Amino acid sequence: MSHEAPRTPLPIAILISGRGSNMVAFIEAVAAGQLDARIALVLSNNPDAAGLERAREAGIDTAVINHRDYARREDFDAAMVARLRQAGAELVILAGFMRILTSVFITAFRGQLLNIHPSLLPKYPGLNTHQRALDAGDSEAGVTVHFVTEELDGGPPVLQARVPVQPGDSADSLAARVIVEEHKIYPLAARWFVQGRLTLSEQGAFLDGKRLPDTGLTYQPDLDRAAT
Ligand SMILES: Nc1nc2c(c(=O)[nH]1)N[C@@H](CN(C=O)c1ccc(C(=O)N[C@@H](CCC(=O)O)C(=O)O)cc1)CN2
Ligand SMILES: NCC(=O)N[C@@H]1O[C@H](COP(=O)([O-])[O-])[C@@H](O)[C@H]1O
Repeated sequence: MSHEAPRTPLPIAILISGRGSNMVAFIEAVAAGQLDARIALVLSNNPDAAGLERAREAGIDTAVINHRDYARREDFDAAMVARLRQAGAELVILAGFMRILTSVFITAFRGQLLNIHPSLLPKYPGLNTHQRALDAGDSEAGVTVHFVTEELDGGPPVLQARVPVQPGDSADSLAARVIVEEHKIYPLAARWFVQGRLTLSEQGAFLDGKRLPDTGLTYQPDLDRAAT
């Protein structure tokens, strides 16, 4: 008879600013038993974020902290940190969260803070990434999951997925292809963190004690089995 104590799912918080499809991918991964976590809170800076209603429909606690209510970014960040501490979040997932965070937030959650960015970093940090890739004539685009640091979209990459740019692509058609890959790689990277296998140090991002490549691992369908 096993006397192992039942594992307590890691409490995580998801920050959104919009529709929340990556948040839904996390809800589905938890429900499918693919992510041993509990979504303790969905937090948005945007009271009109469509993802808030999707979270509520799933029975998940939600909160809105509107950045427009704060004169200073640091005060906005401190309010979010306090709410996340109240929720007991041990991993913070930025999922289409559209505010640049200050060191107030980064310091509070360093090494426990991931983001998904719709480009093959280090290419195209910032906004409007797919149009920039198209304007540059790139043959492929993609998405990166990375640890979050003070440097905007400059934190150590964990995992990337690549998609081909097709003739006639618009930013919207490219985004529609990339988002499918986002929903695969973000819960997978979070799974590695929840398993205690993914860590951040001053030397970079590590998986199973091995330093990840500067652009992270490249997603392949069998990657999870290969990496486990
Ligand atoms: N310190 C950091 N903060 C954030 C990071 C990060 O890596 N370090 N990642 C971003 C997510 N992101 C891209 O992946 C991103 C989000 C927002 C912006 C931005 O320019 N925001 C503007 C407002 C834009 C708007 O409201 O539409 C701003 O904050 O003034 C750039 C990149 C999350 N934060
Ligand atoms: N700079 C951050 C950024 O642009 N993130 C991007 O916002 C979208 C959010 O979609 P979602 O709300 O459906 O998850 C995603 O494509 C994500 O990569």
